[in-house]
Amino acid sequence: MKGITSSRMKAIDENCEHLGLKGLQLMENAGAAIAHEVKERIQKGNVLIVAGRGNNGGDAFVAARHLAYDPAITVNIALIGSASGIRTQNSMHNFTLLEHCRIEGFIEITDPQKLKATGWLDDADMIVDALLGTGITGKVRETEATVIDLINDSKAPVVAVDVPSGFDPEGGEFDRSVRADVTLTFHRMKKGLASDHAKEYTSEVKVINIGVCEDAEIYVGKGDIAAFQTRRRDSHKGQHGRMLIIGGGPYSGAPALTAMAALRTGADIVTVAAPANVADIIASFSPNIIVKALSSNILCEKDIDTVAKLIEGHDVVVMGMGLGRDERTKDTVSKIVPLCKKVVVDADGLYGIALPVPEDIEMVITPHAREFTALGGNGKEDALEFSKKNNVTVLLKGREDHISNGERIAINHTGNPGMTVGGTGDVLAGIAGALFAIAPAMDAACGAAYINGAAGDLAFERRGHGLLATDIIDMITEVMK
Ligand SMILES: NC(=O)C1=CN([C@@H]2O[C@H](COP(=O)(O)OP(=O)(O)OC[C@H]3O[C@@H](n4cnc5c(N)ncnc54)[C@H](O)[C@@H]3O)[C@@H](O)[C@H]2O)[C@H](O)CC1
Ligand SMILES: [K+]
Repeated sequence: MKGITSSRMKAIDENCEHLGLKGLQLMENAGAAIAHEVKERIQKGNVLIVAGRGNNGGDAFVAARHLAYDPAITVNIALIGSASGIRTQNSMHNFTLLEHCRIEGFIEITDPQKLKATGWLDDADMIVDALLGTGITGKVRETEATVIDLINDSKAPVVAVDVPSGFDPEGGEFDRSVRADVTLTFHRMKKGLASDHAKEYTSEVKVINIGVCEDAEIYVGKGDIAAFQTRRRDSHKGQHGRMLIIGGGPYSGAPALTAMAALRTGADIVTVAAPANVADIIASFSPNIIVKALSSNILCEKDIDTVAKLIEGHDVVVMGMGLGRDERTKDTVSKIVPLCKKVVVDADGLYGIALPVPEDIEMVITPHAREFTALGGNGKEDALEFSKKNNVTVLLKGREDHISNGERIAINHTGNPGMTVGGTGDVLAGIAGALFAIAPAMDAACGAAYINGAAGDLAFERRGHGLLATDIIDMITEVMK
């Protein structure tokens, strides 16, 4: 079973919040499931809860409340650091409730030896490991590291909350982890827990339904762009994406719209490679765009070496807008695709690609219904199958956009009829390229559909059916705030 990433889980959580399903409700279900598992394994005895200061700990505070109510169970709680350092509202809420419960003992672990001195690790009939879950970043810091060793040295069976503490939920390198007897992971299998080296730490993994509503997963929401909204302070030039746009020829406006949309979405560098006859026109639209003139008045074979060199210096290629459908151009597009690592293909470019896409290329295509049919697609219901068969992420534009990478389908319902005006597809492709430079194809396609539509909705509020593609570009930063 393929697992999901922590950022995907975070997006689902945020989408739940926007739908009115509170994190506290999900935490209550998570904690109740932990308590149920403990009671299944030991009908009576001492339970030691080892909690961190994030929501992983919060889940365990809920479990403590449920378990403490059972006269056959004695609950001791060891919190890393101090209660005042509890990081999240939901966790603090559930911690505070413990004052009204029959909790046998509580210590704040500033020094791990204090935990050892309590004797709780030796007397425990069950340990609940709630130090770290999907919020872990980097190497396990001290205190947590020693506490993980103490848990592993104990004889007591261990229930891991969501992820064994210290284990990388993404499946990457980690320096130490709790060895659990069972791992209760919430809502969906996590990517890292599905890897074969996980078994040694997770033992049996149970995927626990915590009541997430389906729309939080199917519909693209604000949660799906959260990852794009925060920028690290220590960012440096180019870190947020270098994009090469290959467009223009019969048309000049389209690649310029794509370029401006990409810059507004946060791309650091945007270069447009355009046929000589429109290069200066495109450059005249904005000093923010770097323009490289190609050889003729349409994209053709002679341009391939120049384009190949440009591709080297960029993270993502966005190709198609304004190219026209001359046979020589279509042939050149098909020869450029194999030179790309990450490529978004839109509009006229779609008539030059060969499917399926080679395994070593990550491609996003952004067809509307007619273009999708021309590619062999069979309506929005076919998006999942089509993506899987052709190794491509499809953003199928429509009244509702259907997005799929062959593993899942997402539906975006931002946007409005005012967006049928020319150029909105060029804007969408620019947003998709900017996100694709820094995120996986599916996250980029979903985020782009949402941002483009939401920016279009803001533009509609101001301009009604008179909205222009440039109005949408002007609203992108508003949506991403
Ligand atoms: N829908 C769901 O899946 C739900 C999941 N829940 C639980 O929430 C956690 C994720 O919570 P979060 O607050 O994001 O992070 P954590 O509690 O996992 O960890 C943050 C905590 O740990 C400290 N920390 C981070 N990295 C390190 C490190 N390398 N060394 C030491 N300490 C570290 C950080 O400072 C914080 O204090 C998820 O796993 C689920 O258990 C929800 O409760 C229910 C819905
Ligand atoms: K844990």
